[in-house]
Amino acid sequence: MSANKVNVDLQRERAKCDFNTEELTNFLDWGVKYTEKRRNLEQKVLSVKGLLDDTPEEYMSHKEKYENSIRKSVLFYKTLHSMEDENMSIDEKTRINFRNIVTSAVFKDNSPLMLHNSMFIPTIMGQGTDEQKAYWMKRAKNMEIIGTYAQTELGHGTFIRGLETQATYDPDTEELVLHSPALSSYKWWPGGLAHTANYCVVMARLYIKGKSHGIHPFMVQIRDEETHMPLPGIKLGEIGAKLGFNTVNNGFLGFENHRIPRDRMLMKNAQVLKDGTFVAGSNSKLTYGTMVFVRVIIVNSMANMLAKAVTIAVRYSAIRRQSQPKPNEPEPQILDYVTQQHKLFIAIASSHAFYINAMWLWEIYYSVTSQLAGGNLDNLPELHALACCLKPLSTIDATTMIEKCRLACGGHGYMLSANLAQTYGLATAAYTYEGENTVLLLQAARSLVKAWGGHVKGQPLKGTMAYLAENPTVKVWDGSVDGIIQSFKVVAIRKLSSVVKILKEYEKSGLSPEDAWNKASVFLTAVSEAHGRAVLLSVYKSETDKRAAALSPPLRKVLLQMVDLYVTYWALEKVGDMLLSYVPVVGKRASTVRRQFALSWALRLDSGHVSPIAFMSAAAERRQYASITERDVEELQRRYIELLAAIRPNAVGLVDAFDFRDEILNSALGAYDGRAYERLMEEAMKSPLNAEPVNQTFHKYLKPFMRGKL
Ligand SMILES: CCC/C=C/C(=O)SCCNC(=O)CCNC(=O)[C@H](O)C(C)(C)COP(=O)([O-])OP(=O)([O-])OC[C@H]1O[C@@H](n2cnc3c(N)ncnc32)[C@H](O)[C@@H]1OP(=O)([O-])[O-]
Ligand SMILES: Cc1cc2nc3c(=O)[nH]c(=O)nc-3n(C[C@H](O)[C@H](O)[C@H](O)COP(=O)(O)OP(=O)(O)OC[C@H]3O[C@@H](n4cnc5c(N)ncnc54)[C@H](O)[C@@H]3O)c2cc1C
Repeated sequence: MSANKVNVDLQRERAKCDFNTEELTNFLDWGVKYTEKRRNLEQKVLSVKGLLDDTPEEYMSHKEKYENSIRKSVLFYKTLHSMEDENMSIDEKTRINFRNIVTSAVFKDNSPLMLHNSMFIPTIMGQGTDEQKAYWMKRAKNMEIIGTYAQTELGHGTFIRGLETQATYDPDTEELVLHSPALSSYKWWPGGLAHTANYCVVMARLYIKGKSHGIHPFMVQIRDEETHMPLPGIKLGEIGAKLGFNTVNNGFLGFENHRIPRDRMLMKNAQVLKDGTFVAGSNSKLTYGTMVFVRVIIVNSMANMLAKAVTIAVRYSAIRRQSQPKPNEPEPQILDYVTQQHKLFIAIASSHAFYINAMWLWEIYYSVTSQLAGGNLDNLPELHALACCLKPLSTIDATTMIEKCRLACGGHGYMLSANLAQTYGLATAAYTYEGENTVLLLQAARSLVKAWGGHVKGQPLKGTMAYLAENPTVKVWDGSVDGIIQSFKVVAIRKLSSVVKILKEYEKSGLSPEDAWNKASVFLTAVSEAHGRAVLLSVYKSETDKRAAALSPPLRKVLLQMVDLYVTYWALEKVGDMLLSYVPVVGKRASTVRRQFALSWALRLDSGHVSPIAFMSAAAERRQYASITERDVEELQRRYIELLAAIRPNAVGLVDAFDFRDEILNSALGAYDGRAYERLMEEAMKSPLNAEPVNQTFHKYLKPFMRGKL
């Protein structure tokens, strides 16, 4: 890109940046080697003719969008396959793919083949015997067959044990009979299921001799390999238009006594022998393995989506000028408004935090799956609990912040050509899929409450839950990054011990454990959030510290500023929790004080109005009991504003370092050269309505209407 074509404001921003953006790119990619591999892959894919749309997807009909995305998917996957290195380990491949979002250049939405790679293949790998893997992987990897993962039904998504699709073993023919007994048992949602896949892994309830043996995965051919017609006994279709994912070809599937051979059950964990004997696996939850894998990957995917959105919003904010706060001076760049910095810089920091947490979580995942392969299941519950915390928190934050990025671009952010609305559509889907967020937070709470129960009985706490055994007594608030992270841990301990108490009280009052759980569930999700926040913050800080030592001083400084910003932002967001966490909870009097104190703060912060009595009494007691004061909060606020100011000169450099090519951003507002207005106009001219000066509806309707003849 020649420098003179770049918007002058962006040129100035880039000149101001005081660290090496390439060094940050390498840091985010986990090494120069991975930056090179990623760029190489992008270059190869983007040089394929016909992969990028001339007509924007939004002007196509539903059917055209699908057909176009299939055409592109074929070109896309052919290119990817030509680059595959068979000798690479899964770990290596995943690392390379962590920051590879070249698909965004090809599909503003997503590919109908995405489930083939993201869930079909991982399920064969995780649930198949060696023999099954050898057979199916060869076909799946070469894409001789195209598959998807069919679990959710019309009636049940969350409650897997409630799935109704039946797989009944017939020992006479050594076949399994798949059947959908009711409309609610129809599979509903799987990507690519409607018209794309010819095979799928179906999660169904196994019956042998009238007895249910739980939910298991079955490899089912759904379409003829030659004609692509649905096989007899198989009803297939598309579920219709959605908020996003409109090119993903999500489908429905029903069975009418459809027979498959016995060996189509994926039998790594549990087996059905020829005579109908059922052999259970070591843990029935191993069947849920693909979901754990995808939840882990989602954290990284949220980092990418957020990085994409904030790159668009920061570049646009650097070229957009609006208002005139000082007479006779030029209109400022909107990026100079501190409120704008407040909207955007946290998105950069959050993206860093998610990349770092995602890689950390991936390493745990990789290590636990190796242990599982050796029959050691000890660390599976911890991995499950972690994924159930970090998947929801990363999707909640990314969704909120992507929407903020869109709003930060004013009216132009609302244009589809900005590509922020579609990015939001993709991110918010992850709030629901792969385990609805509330449901996952409650799963994590289940693990936390269980761990607490063990701890109270003297059992040691392991891994990321080990800190729960620490004594949460008041420490003096020092406002340091480590001090704040520590207080987040104290918050989690307090919330956990409190909810356990509440659960006991509810049960004592006569509620069943299930009803007590439901009644306490708002607090339970708050416990998981508190634990998840403590993990996100401390991993972000400790991993950055660890890796920053090898970096140049300017980059190290910027990265630590981002950590500081992230920690300070969350301390302010959760200031009520911070106050609560620093008041001792011993004795009746103290808990009264704690309530008054929290109340007085809540009143001050939420409405600006303070009940004088509550506040005075709390203030008097505060000296005695609390370590965080009004002044500490003001300090935090000032520090936060100073951090925004310190980060401001590097803002464009920080988003440039995400290293997204223009094709990948796919946005009129976010391109490297900052020619947003020209691009908005170019994109507007692609509207089919602009192809003719007068639309036929004028003569047909408007004119007669205006002349009173209609
Ligand atoms: C690209 C987009 C594609 C999208 C695709 C999709 O969405 S695909 C569709 C995606 N769909 C979804 O994601 C559906 C979301 N729903 C679910 O995942 C499950 O139904 C559930 C986890 C909510 C409950 O399951 P349940 O009622 O069977 O279980 P329970 O609550 O009775 O707990 C029993 C014990 O099991 C433990 N345990 C549970 N899971 C795991 C695990 N994975 N690993 C290890 N352990 C696990 C749990 O901790 C507990 O342990 P404890 O305390 O006894 O020691
Ligand atoms: C874009 C997209 C793609 C998808 N792709 C696939 C796919 O490829 N394959 C596939 O099999 N599935 C897929 N799904 C389905 C997805 O996994 C489910 O929608 C998801 O697991 C949520 O389940 P549900 O729809 O049954 O929600 P529900 O469980 O009905 O949730 C509705 C509400 O009830 C609440 N709720 C439910 N249970 C509880 C509880 N125990 N405690 C408290 N609150 C509760 C939830 O919090 C939520 O607020 C996809 C979904 C989407 C949106």
